[in-house]
Amino acid sequence: MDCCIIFALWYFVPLVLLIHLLFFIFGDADFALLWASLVGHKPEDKLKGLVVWVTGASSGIGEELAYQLSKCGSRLILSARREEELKRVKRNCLEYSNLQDDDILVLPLDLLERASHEEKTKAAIQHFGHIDILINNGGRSQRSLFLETSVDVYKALMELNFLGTVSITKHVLPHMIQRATGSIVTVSSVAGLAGVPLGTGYSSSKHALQGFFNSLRTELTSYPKLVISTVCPGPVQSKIVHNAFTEELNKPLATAGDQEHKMSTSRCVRLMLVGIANNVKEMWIAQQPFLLFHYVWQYTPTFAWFVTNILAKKRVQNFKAGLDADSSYFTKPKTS
Ligand SMILES: NC(=O)c1ccc[n+]([C@@H]2O[C@H](COP(=O)([O-])OP(=O)(O)OC[C@H]3O[C@@H](n4cnc5c(N)ncnc54)[C@H](O)[C@@H]3O)[C@@H](O)[C@H]2O)c1
Repeated sequence: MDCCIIFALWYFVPLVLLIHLLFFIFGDADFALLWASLVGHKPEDKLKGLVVWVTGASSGIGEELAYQLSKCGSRLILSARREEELKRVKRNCLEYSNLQDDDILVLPLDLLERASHEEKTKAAIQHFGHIDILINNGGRSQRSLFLETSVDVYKALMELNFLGTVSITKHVLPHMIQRATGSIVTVSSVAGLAGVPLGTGYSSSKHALQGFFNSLRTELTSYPKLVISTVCPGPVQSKIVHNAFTEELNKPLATAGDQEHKMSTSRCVRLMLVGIANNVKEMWIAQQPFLLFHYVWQYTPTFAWFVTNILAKKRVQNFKAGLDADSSYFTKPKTS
């Protein structure tokens, strides 16, 4: 017996610590999500045949969600503002999966037009009979310093990222409550966990989403099969920087910069689907140093300011040099 305890102490405990350390240093997701990706349910097994509504499905993460979900055999409702883009995504889904035309509903929707959300929800339910998973993905980012930014931009960010999402959720949730089952997954951001320079309004809207969904989850404890999840990605390849708000409402960003250094969209979405298949409540998905930084932020917020200042200074420097703000944090910015 004593031998077993000594064996456990000498070999098992250090091994567990080593695994944690490796996850910590090399992982691109939080412990729960990485663990689920190693030993949990496979999205292909859990999501097959489910009806999934994806907002913001015309580009970036939403578009990739459509492709990977269709390969898993999920039936899809694709929403964003541009119908033609959604039709293109649908064609690609049909080409690369076994889904039939009727398995994918193109449902154009503007998150800002809240008066239309009830009718859109009814249309989705009418087509498939029910909705299993809502993925609140549509949204826009921001690249501008607070002192230079109009308050209208803050209003627009809250209207789109926060109220647009709350509104769709408000219409879908009663349907899921009636069935006592379903998942509402919301794409927040690491900017919803910690502060981020050049994104005071964006970060506020994502913090608002975190607060909203963490609170909503506590109101739904009598529905154990109703899952509320938030996803917090770090920088991921997409059109997010091209589409970001700047100092003024309709002013486009001068240069979006190279996005190559960011996490691939496919890796981010794969991890999201693993999280959804395993009911992970909060998913952190980011390359280093972002992931480590957010652990530090959660465990020792005061110490985190030391790291925050280094990253923040670099982000503003990159922005002022005309680069994408998230260009390398460890080299000098080059403008030429
Ligand atoms: N890419 C990243 O680095 C990153 C990091 C963290 C979080 N996110 C979040 O991921 C989500 C998807 O962003 P992305 O990176 O794929 O960017 P993206 O710009 O490529 O896609 C955004 C999607 O939202 C849609 N959208 C924008 N305004 C809309 C409106 N008024 N009504 C309906 N749809 C609208 C766009 O049409 C598009 O389909 C966003 O919520 C974003 O905040 C992205």
